[in-house]
Amino acid sequence: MNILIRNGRIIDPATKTDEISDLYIEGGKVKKTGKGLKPKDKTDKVIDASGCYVMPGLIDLHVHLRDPGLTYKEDIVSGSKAAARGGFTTILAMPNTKPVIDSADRVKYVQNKAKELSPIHVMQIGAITKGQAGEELADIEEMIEQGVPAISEDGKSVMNARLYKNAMGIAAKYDVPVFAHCEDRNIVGKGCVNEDEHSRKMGLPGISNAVEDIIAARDIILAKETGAKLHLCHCSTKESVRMVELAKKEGIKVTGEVCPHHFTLTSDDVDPNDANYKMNPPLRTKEDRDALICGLKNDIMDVISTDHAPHSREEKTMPITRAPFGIVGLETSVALTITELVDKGILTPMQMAEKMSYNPAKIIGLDRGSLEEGKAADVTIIDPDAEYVIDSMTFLSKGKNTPFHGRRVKGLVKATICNGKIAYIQDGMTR
Ligand SMILES: NC(=O)N[C@@H](CC(=O)O)C(=O)O
Ligand SMILES: [Zn+2]
Ligand SMILES: [Zn+2]
Repeated sequence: MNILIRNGRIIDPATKTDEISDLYIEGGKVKKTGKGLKPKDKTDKVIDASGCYVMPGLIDLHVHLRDPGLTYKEDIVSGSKAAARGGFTTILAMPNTKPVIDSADRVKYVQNKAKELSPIHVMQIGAITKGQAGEELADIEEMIEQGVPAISEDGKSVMNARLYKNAMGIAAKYDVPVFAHCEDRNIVGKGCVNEDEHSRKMGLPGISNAVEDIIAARDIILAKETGAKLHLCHCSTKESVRMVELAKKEGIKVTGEVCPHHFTLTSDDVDPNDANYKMNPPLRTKEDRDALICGLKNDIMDVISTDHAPHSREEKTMPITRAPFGIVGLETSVALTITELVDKGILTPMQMAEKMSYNPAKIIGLDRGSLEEGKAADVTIIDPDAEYVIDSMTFLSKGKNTPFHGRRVKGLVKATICNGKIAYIQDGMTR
């Protein structure tokens, strides 16, 4: 099946294209872009993309699919369908599953299941230590051979710097990036929200910026010593942004990631009776949020990822002190990015495509994130002007844990095309 996308605003960071044009997909590849293209065959699907962005398929570097072992929260099928609805054609799954993905066989399990059942590309990240216990290294080389795009201990930091440095050495040797969750276990305590005047007033244990900043600094120093590519996950503090800026100036191979909840909300918004405001790292102060936004605008921060972290209703209706950290993000990320950043003139649509597709592809050395002729046809069509209210009950994800339920937003994914096949489409979009 071939697809003609008509009259869309084609935004392609690879060629610096931003113009109204048509795009023809044939044999799973971008065959041609240009004005006035005609369908070649009666069986061609035609999508009218008038008023829509046509971007390279979005890539989410940070997703929790909970498969294997925690499939009451999410699984590869529900998670990949939610991702397709959110505009993503490639997602990277974190290894903090049950058991932890710390061997080639476990990587293979996800790869095979995804290949069979997912409408989009799913890439599995390998853990850094066995069982994420922080005591001995996982079979990193074997997992790299099996095709992991990155290694990560996400959910925690490898507190033993010697072990971590060894892992970085291996990562550097194979040119595979290390995705860092920065959290000093020794000072985080029982913290569940940002440490500030609100946490004190609410009597809730706080998480200070130092919890993140200390490990971010350590990791940057180790990246410098080992030559490893370091990607800082879910940056939430102003100091993290500053450190990424300084490290880049020094020529250290570091990239920074920001999640929509951290550029949308602050600790002012936290409802202490709703654990959907609890995630790791926590919602920080306005000063921190403004620094993240500024970092995205100035291209210090390279990536917008979701840190999609589904949990069950039972888990998230527990008191905020006991509920698990994390919120879902796959089906709200495009809308929050457009509403909070593009619509307010902070990011251009081109920067949005860079941070949600082109840069993520570059970081993992993936030949995607571009709409150039001849490339694999991973394409996302977004109506930036569609206004609606987020309803978590419509999510395809098993996780409904979001603080954005009921929020009015702009920006709706109309279609997601992966390898030239429709992975998701809104009703009434084709003829
Ligand atoms: N972000 C979260 O709050 N939770 C994540 C773990 C993580 O990303 O650190 C999870 O796995 O639930
Ligand atoms: Zn994390
Ligand atoms: Zn995570």
